[in-house]
Formats: sequence, structure tokens, C-alpha cells
Amino acid sequence: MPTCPAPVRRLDTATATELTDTAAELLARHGSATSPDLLADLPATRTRLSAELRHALRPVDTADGLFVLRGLRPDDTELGPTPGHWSTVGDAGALWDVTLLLVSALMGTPIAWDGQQDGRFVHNIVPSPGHESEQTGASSSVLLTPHTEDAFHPGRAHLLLLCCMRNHDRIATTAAGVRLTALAQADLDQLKRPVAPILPDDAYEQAQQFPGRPAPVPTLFDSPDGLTMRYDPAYTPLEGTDEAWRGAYERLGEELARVSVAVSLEPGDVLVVDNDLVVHGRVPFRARYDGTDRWLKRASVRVEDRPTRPLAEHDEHGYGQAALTAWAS
Ligand SMILES: O=C(O)CCC(=O)C(=O)O
Ligand SMILES: [Fe+2]
Repeated sequence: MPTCPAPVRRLDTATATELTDTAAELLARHGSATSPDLLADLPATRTRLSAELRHALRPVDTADGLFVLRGLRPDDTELGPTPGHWSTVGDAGALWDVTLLLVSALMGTPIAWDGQQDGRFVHNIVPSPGHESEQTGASSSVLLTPHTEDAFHPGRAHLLLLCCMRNHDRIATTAAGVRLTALAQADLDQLKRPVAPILPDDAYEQAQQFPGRPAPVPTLFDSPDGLTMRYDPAYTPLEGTDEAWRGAYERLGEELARVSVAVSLEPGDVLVVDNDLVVHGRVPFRARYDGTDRWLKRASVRVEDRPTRPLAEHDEHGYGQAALTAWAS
């Protein structure tokens, strides 16, 4: 078996079955993975899950800032062909949407965005014709530059979950953790200054029209838990930034490249990334658009009261986007 460059947490057969059986029951009871009643049922359902499962889904506990949960087994035939666009996925792989929601609910509160993929709580990441060279999950022919998910927004996820449905060509997700980097103190100091803004990415058409002024944000932050990062160079305009800051920003990019790992997800793998510690991306590949392309499902999770963000984020406008939560808290 090939080795994985990320810590792997294995679910044994009994625990994996418990998780998918519970997801199947929820789906049968509510009829659709996008049912608001199903989302509202998650907090009660999670309390019924075993201690073994909760243990496997404990918070990220190494400086890597990520782990791979392995042991789920989607049936490639049952899934049907990989859709060519997120909007045509419908209920395909709905069992895995619910499974991912349960995993998310054990870690925090799943969130969604009005302005992305119709407000769905589980996104489908598939290569799409016409989007090959974008900096979004629908791209293929270009390197998806390492980024913090939804870096433009103060309500962004604390955890990002990527569940692999299909990946015949073993196309790698990249991940680089800020706590593995080695930067000079002077560079750290530069990057803790709010110098450049981070603009909404191309997955957010509405937010890109927002008339408010983009506010500069710090790239690095010394939280009580240790160093955290908010980084998306593809959407960070450098106009108006000073040379000393730009040098430090460039060296952070080099350090992240040095410590970056390439994780080829296997069907059923759930990559859990701490979005405060780790930036992720994807290597380029050639999409076939014949139903056999790579297909991931993605969930975003908030962990309330986490002290990993600067307090000044409370005052940000978030480019008019609001995060929706899976249930009222
Ligand atoms: O395709 C991947 O491995 C990651 C894509 C991505 O950045 C995302 O889904 O947020
Ligand atoms: Fe991403």
C-alpha cells in the first residue's frame, strides 16, 4: 500500500459501518441530503455515535495541521458518472454528503454560503468545461495555488473537509502548514501587519461586485494556540504594498512550498485540514469529461470560540457574503 504523507486515522469496519449506516438512516428519514430538517437533526444524531468514532474525529492534534480519515468505501458503480458541473450533481452520492455532514457535526458546525453552489452545505468539486484555468476547485489544467479556504471572509471555516469519491489518476491535493515553516523573526513581524487585502475568489460572483473598500488583513497571527495564517496569493493585490512586506510575503510562499506535501486521496478518504494552520491547493491535470474524472465532496466547519483569529476580523464587511449555519445555535 502506498504511504501517505499526512497522518492517517483508520476507521475499522465496525466504525465505518456505524457512520455510513447512521448517514443512510438520516437520508431515508429526510429524503434528501439538502433537507433543512436533516441538517437540524445532526446535533441530536451526533450524540448517539460511539466513543470510537468520536475519538477518530478528535481535533487535528499534530503540527501538520491535517489528517486523512481512511476506511470509508464508496461504490464506484453506484455513484454514477462524474458530473461535468456542480449544478448537475443533484442527489448523486447523497449518502456521502450526509456522511460528510455527520463527520463535520462531530467536529463543529457545518457552514455554507448563499453565494456558492446554491447554498449547499456539501460542495461538489469536479473539473468543469470552460473553467480549466481558473483559480477555483472547478479548474484542472493549472496549479491551484495554495490558499486558505474563503480567505476573504472573517466567517471562513476553521476546518475544511475533502471527501474523495473518485480519483483514478491519483491527482494530488497539496497542503502546507505554517507551523512547519521556518521564517526569520523580521519576516514574521512584517507578515503580522495588515498590509494587503484578500479579495473574494472567482467562486463568488456576487461578492466580487461588492462596492465596499477592500481592507488590508494580516497574513500571520500569534494566537494563544500558536501561529495561524490567512493566505491567498492568487487573490491578494500587491499594489500599494511596501518592499519589506513583499519580501517577507515571498519568503513565506517559498517556505510553504518547501514544507508542502502532496496527498493523493483514495475513494472514501476524508482529508481534514485545519484552515487556520494549513493552506491547500491541487496539482494540474488533464480533465477527460467522460464521467471518470476526479470528484471530491467538500464541507466547511466552524469551531466556535476558537481563539485562532485576530479580534479585528469582527469589523470586516466580508464583501457582503454571510455564512449560513447548518442549524440554529
Ligand atoms: O481539488 C482539490 O484537491 C482541492 C480543491 C480546493 O481548493 C477546494 O476544494 O477547496
Ligand atoms: Fe480550496
